[in-house]
Amino acid sequence: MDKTHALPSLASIPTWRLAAVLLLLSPVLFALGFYLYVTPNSFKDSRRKHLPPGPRGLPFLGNFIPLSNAETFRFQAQKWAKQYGDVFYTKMGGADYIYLSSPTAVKELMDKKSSIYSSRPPAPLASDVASAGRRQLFMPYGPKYRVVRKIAHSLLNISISTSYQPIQDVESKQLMYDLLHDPVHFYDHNRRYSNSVIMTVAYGHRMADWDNPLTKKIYSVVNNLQQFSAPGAFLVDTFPSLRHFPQRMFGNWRKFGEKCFNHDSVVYLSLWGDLKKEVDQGKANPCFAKDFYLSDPGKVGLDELQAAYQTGGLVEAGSETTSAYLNSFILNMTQNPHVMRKAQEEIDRVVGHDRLPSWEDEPDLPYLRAIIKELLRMRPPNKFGMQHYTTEDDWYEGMFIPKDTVVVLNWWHINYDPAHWDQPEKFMPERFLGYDLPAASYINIADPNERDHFSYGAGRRICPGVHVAEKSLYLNIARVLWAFDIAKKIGSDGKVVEPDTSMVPGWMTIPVPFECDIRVRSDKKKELIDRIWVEAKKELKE
Ligand code: HEM
Repeated sequence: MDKTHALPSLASIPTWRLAAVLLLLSPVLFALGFYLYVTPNSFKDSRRKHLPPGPRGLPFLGNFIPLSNAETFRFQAQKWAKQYGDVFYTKMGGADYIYLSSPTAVKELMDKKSSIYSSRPPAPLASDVASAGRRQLFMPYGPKYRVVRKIAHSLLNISISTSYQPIQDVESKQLMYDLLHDPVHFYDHNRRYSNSVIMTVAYGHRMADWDNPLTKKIYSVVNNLQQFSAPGAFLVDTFPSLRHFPQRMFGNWRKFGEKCFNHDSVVYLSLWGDLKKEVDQGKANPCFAKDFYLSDPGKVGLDELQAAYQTGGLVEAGSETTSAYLNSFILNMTQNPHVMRKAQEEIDRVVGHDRLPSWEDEPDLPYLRAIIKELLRMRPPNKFGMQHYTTEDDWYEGMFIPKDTVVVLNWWHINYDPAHWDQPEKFMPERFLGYDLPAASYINIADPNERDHFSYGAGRRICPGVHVAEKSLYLNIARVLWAFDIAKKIGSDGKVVEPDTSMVPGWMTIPVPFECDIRVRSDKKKELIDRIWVEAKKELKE
């Protein structure tokens, strides 16, 4: 058959019909052109043929779908690490994502080459609009970041952190009292404790009451953060180039970000403004914000908004993280009574029954220390792994790691690697017996395979609050175990009520509120907790 007669020649198609087809195809052609223009590929850069191995994604979306599901991502990250190895590559939209899934890879890249692995990915919503570029957590690496990092370090380094111990001690005494008299609301008592410690350190004001409107405001800021920072929650942070298109095509992200910023900045600016007034009137308590204000943040190039976010940002970074672990601890005790008994035996032997556990007891409580490490191993603080961002091209074991890659610390694999941890799904503090150093010391350990866990991050972005956090976890967990028995609740029908083990939707691994039974272990301990709190209150002059 003569094929020339089978297909009409282009010239024979009427122009109006061609125009109609082109019009119909134009959005697709435009999207394709745009994608090829913004997306790096191996035609443009042949080194990309040496990217690490990884799963094939969908056109345009890459691996967006599995990577943005907060509730299943961790299983996917574990599966891919097993399939593709220590360093694997995925694509989220047009962006390169490389996952570091072994302690060695993290050490070699995030720690040893921290000068090029310490930025954060662009985030038009989370960083630019909702935080006006002022949140340290999202700030790209550069001169401004180095200034704010130095300030956070000066407030939270090990020797200054030790000076906060009296604050943690008194807040912990209130926590014991609250748990004794109102055990049902343990979840919020833990949140009050965590918030009050950081509020006292940062602004010089304790939060004696969970219903304090200021505490609520700060937690509403944290709630906003939880919503806009989850990968995939808003497409624009996955495909930053979408910021140039009308926002209504992408969930009105800008409007949402502005709403968060208008809310959060008012909270932080009013806290900062009140503090400044107190200092000017000679009424401010000793605290970080007072010293910071007197040092004149403008001298190091920080504006009012940055100063307000610097102080407020510490409160948000330190509040819900700490309380999430205190509540995870309670949850784990309901499920592992044998662990609770073993820890109580240790505490009773070392501390006795006539006084609360103190700071000095810590070196003699290895099983308790192991419980804290196991809590952090099992629940790293977010559901996706920690994102850093490269500022230069690099090579690792023959694999190309381009500049502008999101490099993820895959703690869901490292902390759960069955080659390293026996039965990783089980809560087994015993695995950490012999790990005698605090978490902060393991961060810098020479052999990365000897590190306890990776839940405080890595490299230059490592959590600056690690000393404060570890002290809070130690003191409260020791005291709760000394004072109380924790068990599953028995319902009015006599049946056991299984606690809800799921996590709050969003970015972080916060347990949802759950029910349990918390009872004081003896009348003697009850009297002691009451007496100690009365004495502490006298000192606080409340
Ligand atoms: C158990 C509680 C805590 C955990 C598990 C935790 C964990 C983390 C992690 C994983 C990071 C990111 C590290 C990285 O990018 O590699 C981080 C950053 C940060 N944390 Fe913590 N944190 C906790 C408590 C605190 C506390 C109590 C404070 C302050 C008082 C704090 C302040 C910060 C700040 C300011 C950052 C931002 C660091 C930066 O990007 O430069 N954290 N934290």
